[in-house]
Amino acid sequence: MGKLVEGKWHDVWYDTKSSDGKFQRKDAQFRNWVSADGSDGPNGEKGYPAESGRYHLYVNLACPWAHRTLIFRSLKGLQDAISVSVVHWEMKENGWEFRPGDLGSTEDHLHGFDYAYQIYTKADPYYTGRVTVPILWDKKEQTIISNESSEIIRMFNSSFDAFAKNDTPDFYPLHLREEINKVNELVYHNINNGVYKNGFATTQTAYEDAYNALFDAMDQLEELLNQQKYLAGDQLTEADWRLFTTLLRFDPVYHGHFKCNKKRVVDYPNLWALTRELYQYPGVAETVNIPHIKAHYYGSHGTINPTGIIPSGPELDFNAPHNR
Ligand SMILES: N[C@@H](CCC(=O)N[C@@H](CS)C(=O)NCC(=O)O)C(=O)O
Repeated sequence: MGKLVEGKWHDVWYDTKSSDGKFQRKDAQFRNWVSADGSDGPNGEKGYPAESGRYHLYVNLACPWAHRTLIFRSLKGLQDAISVSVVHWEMKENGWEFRPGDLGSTEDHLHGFDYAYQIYTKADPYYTGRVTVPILWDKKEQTIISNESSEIIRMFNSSFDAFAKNDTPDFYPLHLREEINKVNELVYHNINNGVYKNGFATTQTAYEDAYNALFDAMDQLEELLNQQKYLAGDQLTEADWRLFTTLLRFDPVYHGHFKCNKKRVVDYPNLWALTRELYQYPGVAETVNIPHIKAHYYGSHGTINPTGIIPSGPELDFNAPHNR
C-alpha cells in the first residue's frame, strides 16, 4: 500500500492520525468523460468519443469499485469493445502489481508494466495521490480518462450503445435520477465506503460510529425493500448495482475482516434475496471471483490480519432461488 508523490512511489499506509482515527477516502483525480459523440461530460468534464477498441479498463477482482465497472461492461455486452487487464490480488509495498496467472490476474496487456503506479506516471509524470483501480485508459491519447468508478459506469451505461451487444435497460433513467442519487448518497457513505470506515478505523470511537451508521443504513434498506422491489422504485437501476458489489463481499470479508459483525447479509431476507437476484442476472456471475476477493483482503492488510490466514468459510449459495 502506498502512493505517488510528484511521480515517485512511497510505501505508506492510510493516514488516520490527522482525522481522529477515521478513514477518509480521497476523491479520484482523473475525471474526464467518454461520450457517444465526444462531447463534454455532464459536469463539463473533457469529452472523448466512444470508439470500439480504443479504451482499456484496469481492474482488480476484489475491489468493489472496480467490480461495478466490470459488471456494466458485461451487462451491456461491451467485452469486445473495451479490453481489460486484472492486477494481482495481493497489494503490499508496491501497491497493485501485475503478476499474471494467479486467481484471474493478468499481465498489463498494453504496456507490460510491473506496477499499476507506472500507468499513473505514464499519464502524468508528476502525479501525486493514491494509485487506485479501476482505471479507464485511452490507447489513442495514451492517458487516463477516469479513475472514478461511479462515472465510468455511467459512461458504460449510455456512451457505448453503438457497440453494445446486449439490449440492456437504461440503469440511470432520467425519471429516477433524483431517487437514485438520493439512495446512492446513503449507500456510498454508510455502506460502500462505510465498511472501509469500519475496517480501517484506528480508534474505538471512529469504528463504533462507522459500525452504527453502517447497520442503520442496512436496516433502512431492508425495510425499504419491504415497500418496493428495488432501491429506487420498481425498476432495477445503477443504485442496486452499486449496493450489490458491497453485499456480495459482506459475509465473506467485511463481516469478519472489517469487524462489521452485528449481522450478516444472510440475516436480512430482502438484501440477501436481492444479492442472489443480481448475482444470477445474465453476465454477472462471470465477473465474480470469491477466492480472489478473499485472498486480496485477508492477504493484503498486514495491519489488520498479520498472519494473512484466509478463512475457509462461509459457505454461501448465490445460486439459490431468490423468489423475487
Ligand atoms: N473513488 C474510487 C475509489 C477506488 C479505490 O479506492 N480502489 C481501491 C481498491 S478497492 C484501491 O485501488 N485502493 C488503493 C489505495 O487506496 O492505495 C472509485 O470509486 O473508483
